Amino acid sequence: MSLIPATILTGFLGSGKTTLLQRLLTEAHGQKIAVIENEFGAENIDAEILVSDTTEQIIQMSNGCICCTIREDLRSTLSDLAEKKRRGELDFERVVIETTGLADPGPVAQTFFMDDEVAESYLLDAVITLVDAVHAGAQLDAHQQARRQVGFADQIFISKAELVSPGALAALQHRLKHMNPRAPMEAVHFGQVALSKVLDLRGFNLNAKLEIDPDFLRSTEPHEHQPEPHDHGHVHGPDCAHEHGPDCAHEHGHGHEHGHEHGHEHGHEHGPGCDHPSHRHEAPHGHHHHHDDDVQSFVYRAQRPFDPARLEDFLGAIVQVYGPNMLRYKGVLHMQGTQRKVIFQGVHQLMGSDLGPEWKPDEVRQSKMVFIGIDLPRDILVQGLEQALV
Ligand SMILES: Nc1nc2c(ncn2[C@@H]2O[C@H](COP(=O)(O)OP(=O)(O)OP(=O)(O)O)[C@@H](O)[C@H]2O)c(=O)[nH]1
Repeated sequence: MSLIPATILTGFLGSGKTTLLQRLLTEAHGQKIAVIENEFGAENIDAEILVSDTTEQIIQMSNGCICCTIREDLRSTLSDLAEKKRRGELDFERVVIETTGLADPGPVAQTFFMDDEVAESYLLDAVITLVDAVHAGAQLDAHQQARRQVGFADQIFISKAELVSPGALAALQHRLKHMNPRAPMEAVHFGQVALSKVLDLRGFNLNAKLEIDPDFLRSTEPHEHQPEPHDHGHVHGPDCAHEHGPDCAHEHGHGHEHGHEHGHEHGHEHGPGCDHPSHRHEAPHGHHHHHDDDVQSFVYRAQRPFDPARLEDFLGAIVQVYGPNMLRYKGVLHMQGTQRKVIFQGVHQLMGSDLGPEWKPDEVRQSKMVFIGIDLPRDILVQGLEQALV
């Protein structure tokens, strides 16, 4: 059986991954694509948005530590899929993996080479990175993951280019070219791009990967970390193949909800599929803080509908004050005055909403919102949202 091509879709929070994917799925007539979603936060809002208007196979992965658990989730998801395809239980021709905006694509890509079962069934076609023209400058300055996403790209698409001046766009392109000279770059408007530029790129060149990440194919041996200046102080599980390089910026604890406000220990909930006993900090206060240690998320839920005007007033005001810290927020809202779901999302001060599908008769109408940001004023947000309910 021939290898199943797989595409990794990455890009920082809000860079337009879902938009591109949605576009791709509606355009890929006659192609059967299995989509693997790995969403930040406990609520799979993206999956909800995608499922609503496509019949593609969507697989949701539970959240987990980006550096360890994800790969195990991904490994088992990929081998399950391949097995079902072999047995004729599932029919698909290719796989697209949408990573969370905070993920380092390295470990995701590694899975295709480090696991024999996966390597025998799949061919990693390309890593595609979305870059948000409006926010990329600040994101690249502040977040090593954003830089690594650019570094790993086989193809870069720049979204929201129409919102910046030609000069600013040229400066961004110049910067990206320096970071990753080999990836072709193109501005795409709301994900509008020819299928041939996204699929079957055969762009994943392992040698190039090794250049930007010398640890890319390091040991699969069980190992413990020796304390180093940059070390997190945790022990990896026996099947964790990830070795932290000297400039490692792997954030433990971003792929899941924090159990508390400050990250001196993980306090996170492992997904049901997580079998990593290894997420222990041996020296809870000893680990190094990286730039985005302060990135947190929380989920807000309500059953009472929102009053549209009050919600708009509140959100409009809050993004004026806290917008710079609000990396990403999105949700599916139960709004007074419509039988349809309202899909709401934003990045910093840019915010928008769309009407989604109708609520099904047997569906519990409730609003779910995820906020991801830096030192978010959770109490103020919750209080304001409560007051915007009918
Ligand atoms: N103006 C403009 N907005 C865009 C463009 N592409 C995407 N967007 C908007 O940007 C927002 C974020 O897009 P998504 O596709 O949800 O981004 P994402 O990368 O999937 O976000 P996360 O999954 O949260 O990381 C949405 O409101 C999109 O409509 C574009 O080319 N121009």
